[in-house]
Amino acid sequence: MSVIVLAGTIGAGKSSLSEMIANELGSEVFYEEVDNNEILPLFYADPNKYAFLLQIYFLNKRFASIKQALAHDNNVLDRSIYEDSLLFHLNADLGRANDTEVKVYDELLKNMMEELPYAAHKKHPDLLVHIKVSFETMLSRIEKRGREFEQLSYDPSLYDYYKELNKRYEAWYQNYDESPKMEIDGDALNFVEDEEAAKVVIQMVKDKLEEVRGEKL
Ligand SMILES: Nc1ncnc2c1ncn2[C@@H]1O[C@H](COP(=O)(O)OP(=O)(O)O)[C@@H](O)[C@H]1O
Ligand SMILES: Nc1nc2c(ncn2[C@H]2C[C@H](O)[C@@H](COP(=O)(O)O)O2)c(=O)[nH]1
Repeated sequence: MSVIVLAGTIGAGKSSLSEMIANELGSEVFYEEVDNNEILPLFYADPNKYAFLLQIYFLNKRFASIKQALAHDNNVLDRSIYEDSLLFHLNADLGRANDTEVKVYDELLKNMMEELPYAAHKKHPDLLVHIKVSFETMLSRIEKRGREFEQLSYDPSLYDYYKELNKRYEAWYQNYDESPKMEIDGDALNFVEDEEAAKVVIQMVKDKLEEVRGEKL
């Protein structure tokens, strides 16, 4: 079974583009657990206390989503498991997880990666689509979406957190080599509000999928 994963910083447009791709391919999106996530607001209120727990929560949910997504062709995951480590290590570097928590998490992730359902027949998704946005765009999209606990007005120190996260995504994408990948310019292509831009982006994704699969969709 084949699966497409979206990647990108907070507010990059992953959920929006996931939905568009799934609509086009007649498949289903497996969203990140956000609205029913009881740990996420706790994390934003007290990151030092909840960074590790949140990470375990996301890892568990993401693993379940991957298994479900693999039930049918062309399903879409709205964040990859490969980004979990990036987010956790940023938090650890900010002193929100201790060395033991980092060690336990890294070992658990490694173990779980070995058990990923992808591994049964191939070890990676068909395609990873990274949406790259500038820091300014990231901030404006987070504001536009309006989740209270993600706003700078809720916690001004989020400014530095978001800035560093956006910066680390650059290197993360360059080094990512688990599957075929492609990048969408989320600053230039307003695929949410501009129908023409949406068509362009969908075509880019379809072309890349055809290239990596060696067959017409
Ligand atoms: N390319 C885009 N152009 C304009 N608005 C966008 C674009 N991508 C996302 N948005 C808007 O930004 C906000 C965050 O998008 P979302 O898809 O939830 O991002 P993510 O899932 O990456 O966190 C939403 O309000 C969405 O409508
Ligand atoms: N500390 C972590 N936070 C995470 C992780 N995965 C998601 N998140 C947060 C970031 C956003 O506030 C929210 C949803 O993310 P979107 O990018 O979809 O808006 O959840 C993680 O692994 N660690």
